[in-house]
Amino acid sequence: MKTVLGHADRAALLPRLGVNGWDYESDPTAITKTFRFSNFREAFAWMTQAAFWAEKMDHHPEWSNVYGEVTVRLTTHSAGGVTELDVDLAQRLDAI
Ligand SMILES: C[C@H](O)[C@H](O)[C@H]1CNC2=NC(N)=NC(=O)C2=N1
Repeated sequence: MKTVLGHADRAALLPRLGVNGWDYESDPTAITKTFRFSNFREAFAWMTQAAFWAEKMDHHPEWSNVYGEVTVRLTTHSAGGVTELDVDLAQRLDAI
Protein backbone atom coordinates (compact mmCIF):
# COMPACT_ATOMS: atom_id res chain seq x y z
CA MET A 1 0.00 0.00 0.00
CA LYS A 2 1.15 3.54 -0.71
CA THR A 3 2.20 5.61 2.26
CA VAL A 4 1.76 9.31 2.83
CA LEU A 5 4.73 11.36 1.63
CA GLY A 6 7.09 12.34 4.42
CA HIS A 7 8.63 15.76 4.80
CA ALA A 8 11.63 15.06 2.55
CA ASP A 9 9.52 13.62 -0.26
CA ARG A 10 7.06 16.50 -0.04
CA ALA A 11 9.94 18.97 -0.26
CA ALA A 12 11.41 17.11 -3.22
CA LEU A 13 8.24 16.49 -5.22
CA LEU A 14 5.57 19.04 -4.45
CA PRO A 15 7.27 22.33 -5.38
CA ARG A 16 7.54 21.01 -8.94
CA LEU A 17 3.76 20.62 -8.98
CA GLY A 18 3.47 24.07 -7.46
CA VAL A 19 5.16 25.53 -10.51
CA ASN A 20 2.28 24.11 -12.54
CA GLY A 21 -0.32 25.68 -10.29
CA TRP A 22 -0.97 22.95 -7.75
CA ASP A 23 -1.61 24.16 -4.21
CA TYR A 24 0.07 21.77 -1.77
CA GLU A 25 0.25 24.06 1.26
CA SER A 26 -3.33 25.06 2.15
CA ASP A 27 -4.28 21.48 3.01
CA PRO A 28 -1.51 19.06 4.04
CA THR A 29 -3.71 16.06 3.21
CA ALA A 30 -4.32 16.93 -0.44
CA ILE A 31 -3.13 18.83 -3.50
CA THR A 32 -5.55 20.99 -5.45
CA LYS A 33 -5.70 22.83 -8.75
CA THR A 34 -8.36 24.59 -10.80
CA PHE A 35 -8.12 23.90 -14.53
CA ARG A 36 -9.74 26.60 -16.70
CA PHE A 37 -11.21 26.11 -20.15
CA SER A 38 -13.07 28.43 -22.47
CA ASN A 39 -16.40 26.63 -22.15
CA PHE A 40 -18.19 23.60 -20.73
CA ARG A 41 -17.58 21.45 -23.80
CA GLU A 42 -13.81 21.81 -23.47
CA ALA A 43 -13.90 21.28 -19.73
CA PHE A 44 -15.94 18.12 -20.06
CA ALA A 45 -13.80 16.78 -22.91
CA TRP A 46 -10.78 17.19 -20.61
CA MET A 47 -12.64 15.47 -17.76
CA THR A 48 -13.40 12.54 -20.05
CA GLN A 49 -9.72 12.08 -20.83
CA ALA A 50 -8.84 12.52 -17.16
CA ALA A 51 -11.40 9.87 -16.22
CA PHE A 52 -9.74 7.34 -18.52
CA TRP A 53 -6.36 8.00 -16.91
CA ALA A 54 -7.90 7.69 -13.45
CA GLU A 55 -9.35 4.31 -14.36
CA LYS A 56 -6.08 3.14 -15.88
CA MET A 57 -4.23 4.16 -12.72
CA ASP A 58 -7.01 3.02 -10.38
CA HIS A 59 -6.60 6.37 -8.70
CA HIS A 60 -9.44 8.84 -8.82
CA PRO A 61 -9.78 12.59 -8.34
CA GLU A 62 -12.24 14.44 -6.20
CA TRP A 63 -13.45 17.12 -8.56
CA SER A 64 -16.17 19.57 -9.38
CA ASN A 65 -17.05 21.40 -12.56
CA VAL A 66 -18.70 24.76 -13.11
CA TYR A 67 -18.99 25.66 -16.81
CA GLY A 68 -15.35 25.99 -17.96
CA GLU A 69 -13.68 25.37 -14.60
CA VAL A 70 -12.69 22.02 -13.15
CA THR A 71 -11.47 22.05 -9.57
CA VAL A 72 -9.44 18.96 -8.71
CA ARG A 73 -8.44 17.67 -5.29
CA LEU A 74 -6.05 14.73 -5.11
CA THR A 75 -5.53 12.63 -2.03
CA THR A 76 -5.08 8.93 -1.40
CA HIS A 77 -8.07 7.90 0.66
CA SER A 78 -6.61 4.55 1.71
CA ALA A 79 -3.50 6.30 3.07
CA GLY A 80 -5.18 9.39 4.48
CA GLY A 81 -3.00 11.90 2.68
CA VAL A 82 -0.81 12.69 -0.32
CA THR A 83 1.16 9.81 -1.79
CA GLU A 84 3.21 9.35 -4.96
CA LEU A 85 -0.02 8.22 -6.66
CA ASP A 86 -1.35 11.76 -6.31
CA VAL A 87 1.88 13.21 -7.70
CA ASP A 88 1.70 10.79 -10.65
CA LEU A 89 -1.94 11.60 -11.37
CA ALA A 90 -1.29 15.35 -11.07
CA GLN A 91 1.48 15.09 -13.67
CA ARG A 92 -0.76 13.04 -15.92
CA LEU A 93 -3.58 15.60 -15.67
CA ASP A 94 -1.16 18.43 -16.47
CA ALA A 95 -0.07 16.53 -19.60
CA ILE A 96 -3.55 16.10 -21.12
C1 LIG B 1 -10.64 -0.63 -4.62
C2 LIG B 1 -9.86 0.48 -5.28
O1 LIG B 1 -8.62 0.05 -5.71
C3 LIG B 1 -9.64 1.62 -4.31
O2 LIG B 1 -10.88 2.05 -3.79
C4 LIG B 1 -8.90 2.79 -4.92
C5 LIG B 1 -9.65 3.44 -6.06
N1 LIG B 1 -9.28 4.83 -6.28
C6 LIG B 1 -8.74 5.57 -5.31
N2 LIG B 1 -8.52 6.88 -5.50
C7 LIG B 1 -8.02 7.63 -4.55
N3 LIG B 1 -7.84 8.94 -4.79
N4 LIG B 1 -7.69 7.11 -3.36
C8 LIG B 1 -7.84 5.81 -3.07
O3 LIG B 1 -7.52 5.37 -1.96
C9 LIG B 1 -8.39 4.98 -4.07
N5 LIG B 1 -8.55 3.68 -3.88
